[in-house]
Amino acid sequence: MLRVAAINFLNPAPLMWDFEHAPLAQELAQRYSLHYTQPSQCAAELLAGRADLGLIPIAALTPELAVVPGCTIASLNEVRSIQLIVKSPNTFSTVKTVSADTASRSSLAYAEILFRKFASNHPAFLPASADPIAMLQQADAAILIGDPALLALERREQIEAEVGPCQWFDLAHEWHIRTNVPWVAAVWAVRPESLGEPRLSAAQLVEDLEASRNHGLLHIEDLVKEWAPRIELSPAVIRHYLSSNIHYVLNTDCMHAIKLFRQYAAEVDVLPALPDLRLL
Ligand SMILES: C=C(O[C@@H]1C=C(C(=O)O)C=C[C@H]1O)C(=O)O
Repeated sequence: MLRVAAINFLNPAPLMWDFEHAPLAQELAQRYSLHYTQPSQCAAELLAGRADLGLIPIAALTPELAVVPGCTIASLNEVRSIQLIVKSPNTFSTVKTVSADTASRSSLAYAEILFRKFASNHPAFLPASADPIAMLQQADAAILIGDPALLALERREQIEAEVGPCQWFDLAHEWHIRTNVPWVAAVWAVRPESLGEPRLSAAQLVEDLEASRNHGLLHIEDLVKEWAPRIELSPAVIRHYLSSNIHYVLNTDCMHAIKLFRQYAAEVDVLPALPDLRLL
C-alpha cells in the first residue's frame, strides 16, 4: 500500500477523481491509502516518511523526492485562489507587514520573490489563519490561498467596508506577467524508495495518476454539482475555476517554471537551491 497525503481543497478534486469515485475507487484502494490534509502538511508528512506520495507545494521539493510526471496544480494566467490583498495606499514596494495563511508554502515563496526581486521590498511575514478581516487589521497586506481566497473574492465589498479600500492581486497573474512562464503550485512527489517490486511500479503510479486526472477533467460538471453544496461559490465560479483557472498538465513549460521559481527563490534567499529537479 502506498501511503498518500492529499489536499482537501477544491483545486485538486479533478486529480483525485478515480480515488473518490466508482468504478476505480475500489481497485485503487487496494494500492493506495489516502489521507487528506493541508498543502504544507502534505510536504511535512512526505519528508518525515509518514507518507510515500504527496501532492506537495513545489516550494517543499527536496533532492530526496522525485516529481511524478503528468499532473500538476498550476495556472497559465489568473488562478483566483491565491490573493495578495494590499491595504491602500500601500503598493508592492511600500508594504511592511504581510499576514500570511500558513497552509501555503509555494504561494508564500512566490510572494517573497515578487516583493524582493521585482519590487525591491522586504516586508515581514506574520503567520496567521485564513481570516481576511483579522489579517488586514493587523498588517498592511494579507495572503489567502485556496478556498478561503475564493470565498474572500465573493465578499470583497464586505471586507473592504471593515478594513478600508484594498488592491487585490492575483499572485499567479503577477508572476506570469513578470516572467512569461506558468505559475506552478504543486506536483505529485514520491519517495522513490517506496516504489518497485513487490510494491507499486513507477509506471503503474504514473498511469493511475494520469488516468485519474483525465477522468476528472471529463467530469467537471459532476464535480461542480458535488462541490456547489459544500462551498459558498456559484456553480459558474466553480466551473470556471476547475476548467480555466487551474491547469492540470505538467508540460515542459511547467517544468521550466518550477526551475525558474526555485532559482529565483534561492537568489532572494527564500528557499534552498534545487539545481537538479529529480523526475521519476
Ligand atoms: C492554487 C492553489 O494551489 C495550492 C497552493 C499551494 C501552496 O501555495 O503551497 C499548494 C498546493 C496547491 O493545492 C490554491 O490552493 O489556491
